Amino acid sequence: MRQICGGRGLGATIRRDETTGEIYVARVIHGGLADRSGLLHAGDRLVEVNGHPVFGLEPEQIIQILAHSHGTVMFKVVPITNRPVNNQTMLYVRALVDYSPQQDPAIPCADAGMVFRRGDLLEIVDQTDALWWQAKKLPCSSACAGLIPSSSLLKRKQREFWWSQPYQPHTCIKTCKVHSGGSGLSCSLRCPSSCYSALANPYEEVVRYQRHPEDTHRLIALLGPSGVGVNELRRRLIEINPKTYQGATPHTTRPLKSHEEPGREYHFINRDQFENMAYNQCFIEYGEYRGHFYGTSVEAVKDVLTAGKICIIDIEPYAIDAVRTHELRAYVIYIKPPPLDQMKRTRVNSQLITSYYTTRSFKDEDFQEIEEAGRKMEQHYGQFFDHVIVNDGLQASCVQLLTAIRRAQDEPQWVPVSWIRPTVQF
Ligand SMILES: Nc1ncnc2c1ncn2[C@@H]1O[C@H](COP(=O)(O)OP(=O)(O)OP(=O)(O)O)[C@@H](O)[C@H]1O
Repeated sequence: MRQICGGRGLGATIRRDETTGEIYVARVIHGGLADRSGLLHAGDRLVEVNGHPVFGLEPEQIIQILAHSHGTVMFKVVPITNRPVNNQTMLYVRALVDYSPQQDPAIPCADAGMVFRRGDLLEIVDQTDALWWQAKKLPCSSACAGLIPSSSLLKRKQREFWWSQPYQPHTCIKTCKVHSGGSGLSCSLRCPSSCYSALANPYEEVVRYQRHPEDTHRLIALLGPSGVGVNELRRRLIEINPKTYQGATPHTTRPLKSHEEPGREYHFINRDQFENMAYNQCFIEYGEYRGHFYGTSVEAVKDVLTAGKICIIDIEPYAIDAVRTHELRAYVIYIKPPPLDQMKRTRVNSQLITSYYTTRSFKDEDFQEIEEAGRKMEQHYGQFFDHVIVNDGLQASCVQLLTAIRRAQDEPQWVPVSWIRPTVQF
């Protein structure tokens, strides 16, 4: 079967049955001209267009007839007898991949297709066709829907693409930072499962969620390229209002120092206990530094939340999966570097903390590294950012952060449906 379309103009696609030569309306685009007229329906058999019999014509010939029509276009159709009832419930999804109909030779009609980018919110208005859905982008800017590949079709495309790529041994050495009172430690970590998550699900089903005032606060997870100012912003926020904001106390296997108190700077545990916790997936992220383990546990975050405070942590991107859960419902804020020249201007008097606990002025290479790391982070994880703050001036960034956190707690947000109905399969 071949399909053609009247594109955005007509708002319908037609197909030719290759065995009989009959022409049928394949689909009517929601909100398009044909849909609004209420006169054409998917499955109707097309007999004439502007007096031209269409039986046996090539689809392209019908397009030509339409293209040369001016003013009113007359269709003679035999209506479908049993029109399917659209009793599908509304479906909202977050796109986890990019899609461009112009680059997809398989789409029945590129003009009727809809471009989307990772992170876009889509309202699926029609899933009658198992392969091609109709969707609108949120917030709805257009009354007319566009064609997008269904979840199963996109998965198939991803699998085909993946197999067509040359084999590359995949090692993911990530660095993480475990912060306590402003100190940063680097360590290497295991490979994140999220590497392949986009391959598994191109769309994430979402629902509108409004935190009930009596519910615990949402966890705020900050992330950004090393050196952009994630820790500085987190520290300042807690300093401004320690009664409202608090970090999660990390666990460590290193010995207690004389000025420290168990449970204040760290929860001090032995290696066996740490390994046991790691084995039981108690940590959001963890790693090793100079022979000792450090990690932030889910329980440490929950302790802050159940005490009625807003827990604010900084995470490495690989830990996004561990905080975007039914249990923690994290609001993920990406701290983005400003353009290079602006970054240089604002950091003239700032000190970079190196992995050896020394400080030094920023160099040109540091700014380039931050920019590059930020670009990669957005490219790989941008679809999971609930909010983005460009850390230009520190004061302005702090204000933006406070506003974003207030919104996360008080205003409705789109969240994964699994947070609300944990057993739902999509
Ligand atoms: N907007 C800004 N303007 C000027 N200086 C800033 C700004 N944001 C952060 N800084 C400074 O940049 C330095 C690095 O910031 P910070 O330690 O918070 O980075 P980070 O993102 O947490 O990196 P890392 O993860 O490597 O610790 C600090 O000295 C901080 O005061």
